[in-house]
Amino acid sequence: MSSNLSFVLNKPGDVSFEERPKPTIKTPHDVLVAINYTGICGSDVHYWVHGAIGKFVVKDPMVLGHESAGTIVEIGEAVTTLKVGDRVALEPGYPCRRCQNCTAGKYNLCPDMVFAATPPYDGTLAGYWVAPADFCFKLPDNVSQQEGALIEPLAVAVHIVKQANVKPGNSVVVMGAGPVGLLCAAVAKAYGATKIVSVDIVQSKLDFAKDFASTHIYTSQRIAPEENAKALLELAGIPDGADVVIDASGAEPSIQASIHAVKVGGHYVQGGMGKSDITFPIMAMCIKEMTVSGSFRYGPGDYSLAVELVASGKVDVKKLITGTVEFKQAEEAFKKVKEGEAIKVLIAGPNETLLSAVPSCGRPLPRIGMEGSSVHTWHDAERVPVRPPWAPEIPQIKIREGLGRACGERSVWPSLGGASFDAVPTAAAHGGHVSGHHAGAAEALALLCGIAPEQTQARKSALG
Ligand SMILES: NC(=O)c1ccc[n+]([C@@H]2O[C@H](COP(=O)([O-])OP(=O)(O)OC[C@H]3O[C@@H](n4cnc5c(N)ncnc54)[C@H](O)[C@@H]3O)[C@@H](O)[C@H]2O)c1
Ligand SMILES: OC[C@H](O)C(O)[C@@H](O)CO
Repeated sequence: MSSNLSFVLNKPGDVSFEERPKPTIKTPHDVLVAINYTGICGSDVHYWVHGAIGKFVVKDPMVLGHESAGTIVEIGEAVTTLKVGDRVALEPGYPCRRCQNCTAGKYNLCPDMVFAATPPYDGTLAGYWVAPADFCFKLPDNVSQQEGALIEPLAVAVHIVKQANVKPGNSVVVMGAGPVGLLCAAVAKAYGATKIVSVDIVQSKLDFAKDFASTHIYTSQRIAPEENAKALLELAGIPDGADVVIDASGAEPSIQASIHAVKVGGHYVQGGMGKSDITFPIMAMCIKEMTVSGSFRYGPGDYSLAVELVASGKVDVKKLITGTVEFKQAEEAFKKVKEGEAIKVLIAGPNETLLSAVPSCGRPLPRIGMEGSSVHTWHDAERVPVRPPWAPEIPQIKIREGLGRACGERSVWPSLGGASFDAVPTAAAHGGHVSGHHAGAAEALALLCGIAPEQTQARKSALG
């Protein structure tokens, strides 16, 4: 039986798990999605700790979460673009589509926006979610559901970088190396920026940024903002200023340094959200005739571009995933994020079972089968066309050249397990089966379990 267990914020610091009624499709254009993975965003943590962000106050119990990917389990009768079994990233805010902002192509600024986990609206940390089909973005075969959950913050970064009008060869300074800042750096790189400077006050975040997308890192000092700006520009070899500066910290000193770091005629984008009112260096802004833009969530084309950036390998969002926890560990995961111990933590489920839980899940283990370049989950004797919601997912694995004769270099998606293909022998050890459904498939699977080519045949039969 599938569950609509939901992670509910009752009041600041007080959360509970609640079995809520399974939602139903409301219009012929809606789809019902089984939630597979949800990332924890700073705003979820903020609601959990403070119960409010600006004018949005949690007055009634609210389901948290808005960074989700899932599997379509039902479609409305007018839906033609998606089918049951499609894996999708969920855009979590639904505008009215009729107001001036919506019709002007700025639906993210719709005053009647219904946004997940922004009070009074429930979020996606539940078993199921109903969404308009055009706000569900199909994940290509080489993009996992875990990566799918990162499409939301990536879309935030895409929107910010579009606002900044980044061009090939530009220098870009990004203040803040949290998930949004890191993703802004990666998107700026994809847009052709050649110098990308990440700035933060936490050295470990900067070390990560340097390995991720940034060409330079600068640790902000407790000195005047002009001095920080000068030092970071000198470090990056752009003493006249950066073409683009993005704030993804929301911190007042960082915003002030940002304005001093923009070159004459350059562009500044405010992505970070902190105090509503701060002291802002208007003189520097005037005399450099810079363009200053705000950026809020994401709009037309941002989600599709985010999916494309991941699918094409231009932004490797997997690197940001610190770990994945079971649904029942959601509160512990929130604590980890609050304490700054993680970049991005994903919550599985609640209809998702991680590898560690497989032996005790009480259900028969699925078989894994491969056809063509895709992998399907089989359950008992019946082929299930999609991974059932309770079967966990494995990240993408490339079959090395020559391993899977029929599969060649193509990517495959194993459908059982947790973090790696270790799931295959684990499944076998617990009575699961692995079988190839065309030449090369079983060999490829066996070899991916770490079995030498000459032992493949024997091991293949041992696996069933
Ligand atoms: N505009 C939008 O639509 C939108 C959407 C999502 C998030 N946000 C905002 O973007 C910001 C970043 O989000 P996140 O999830 O990465 O948050 P985060 O808290 O993980 O990252 C913020 C980073 O800024 C750093 N920082 C703090 N003070 C600094 C300073 N003085 N100089 C340089 N760096 C400093 C922190 O150490 C941290 O690494 C937040 O303010 C968030 O509210 C905006
Ligand atoms: O990424 C989107 C942001 O986190 C949301 O706008 C948040 O502020 C919701 O309340």
